[in-house]
Amino acid sequence: MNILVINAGSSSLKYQLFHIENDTVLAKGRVERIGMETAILVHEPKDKPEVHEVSEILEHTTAIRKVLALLVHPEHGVLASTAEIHAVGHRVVHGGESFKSSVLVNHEVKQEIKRLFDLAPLHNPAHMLGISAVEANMPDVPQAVVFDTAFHQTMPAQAYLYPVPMALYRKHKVRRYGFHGTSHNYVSDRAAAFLGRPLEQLKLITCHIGNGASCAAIEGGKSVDTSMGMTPLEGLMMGTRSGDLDPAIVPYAMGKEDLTIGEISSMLNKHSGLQAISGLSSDMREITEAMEAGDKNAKLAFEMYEYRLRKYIGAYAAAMNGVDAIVFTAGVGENSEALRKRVCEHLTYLGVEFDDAANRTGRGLERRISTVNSKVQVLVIPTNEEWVIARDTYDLVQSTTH
Ligand SMILES: Nc1ncnc2c1ncn2[C@@H]1O[C@H](COP(=O)(O)OP(=O)(O)O)[C@@H](O)[C@H]1O
Ligand SMILES: CC(=O)OP(=O)(O)O
Ligand SMILES: [Mg+2]
Repeated sequence: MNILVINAGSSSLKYQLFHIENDTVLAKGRVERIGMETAILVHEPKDKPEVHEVSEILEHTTAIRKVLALLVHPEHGVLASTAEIHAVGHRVVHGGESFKSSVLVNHEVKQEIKRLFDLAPLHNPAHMLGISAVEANMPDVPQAVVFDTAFHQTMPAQAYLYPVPMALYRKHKVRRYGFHGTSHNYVSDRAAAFLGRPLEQLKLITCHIGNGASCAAIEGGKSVDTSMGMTPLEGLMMGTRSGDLDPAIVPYAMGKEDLTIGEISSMLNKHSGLQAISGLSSDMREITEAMEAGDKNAKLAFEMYEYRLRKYIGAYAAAMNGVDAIVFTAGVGENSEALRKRVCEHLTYLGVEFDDAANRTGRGLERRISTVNSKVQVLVIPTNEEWVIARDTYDLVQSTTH
């Protein structure tokens, strides 16, 4: 079975086409700057040269149409026709309390994703565009949705409730949901396999540090706490998101700077984090390079980012009364030697024995960056959200046809 996995963002669309039985990726790619005259499409078919295209792509339906055309292209394609795409799986960031696992798309599911627009304004509207674009181009193909929030639905009330009037929860579902669940779930499974220990017996802290970033406390394979909250804004400092701050700053800044709700929300989501402190970039690669070249603001941004991450690791060790392993994943977690080194050098109190040489080798592989005898093991596990989405989609489609 061939399954197309789509992660639709507001101005981007990433895709991977899996052949499930052979466990292979037939093609993958991304469309960036959707909505502009100079949208960029990068298509990487298996065993064939990459395709780069710059053209006008004004909305997601066109982006999907272009992707489908490339997948069946005589020269760059990997399929004879789109009829060979048997199902499509989508990443959906917010599933609220309604979705505890992945589901096939139907009218009710789409209505519920739309009801959640308010809670994930950067993400859910884009996912709906992706789902509608597939419907428009391939009306008969089954679609599944895999939620970032689903894995965290095991959190106990002490972790998911905020200490505010309960009416906000009862009436408006104000609570912690948590995100990146597909990734936290996947890397915790892989960590148990790597350590050769049953997941049920492990206390893990997984750090998904990408453009968006979150930590999770995972006990016996279940999420018991996570740093993102009602929306993907809470918790760690991120590329452009502030993460935790005193909530009183919001009305204070709105008053002083005469900001609307939309403007303050945009400030905290799109103009904060690494970008705001460095005044340079939201990209950890650029921050690290500038810091090494002596840029003081980049150094401060890096130090704040690391300090806030380290505090969450301490909090989750306390939350679980111990930790067996800490896992780094996603763009920054998998690639930033400097960040991992600085975090681990401040975890000696937990019994972490950092292996500096191991930290500098094995990029792209699952690996240990603590010593083998370290009381708390530290691992780097490349995440693979797309693979999990493809598997879930496969299982759902199989269950309806058998
Ligand atoms: N070699 C590297 N060193 C440091 N950071 C890196 C490196 N490669 C990628 N990154 C960081 O990874 C981030 C993207 O992570 P990713 O998980 O792909 O994010 P997302 O899926 O949220 O778009 C980039 O913003 C960049 O800062
Ligand atoms: C939920 C979230 O923050 O996702 P991303 O990291 O893809 O922005
Ligand atoms: Mg990501």
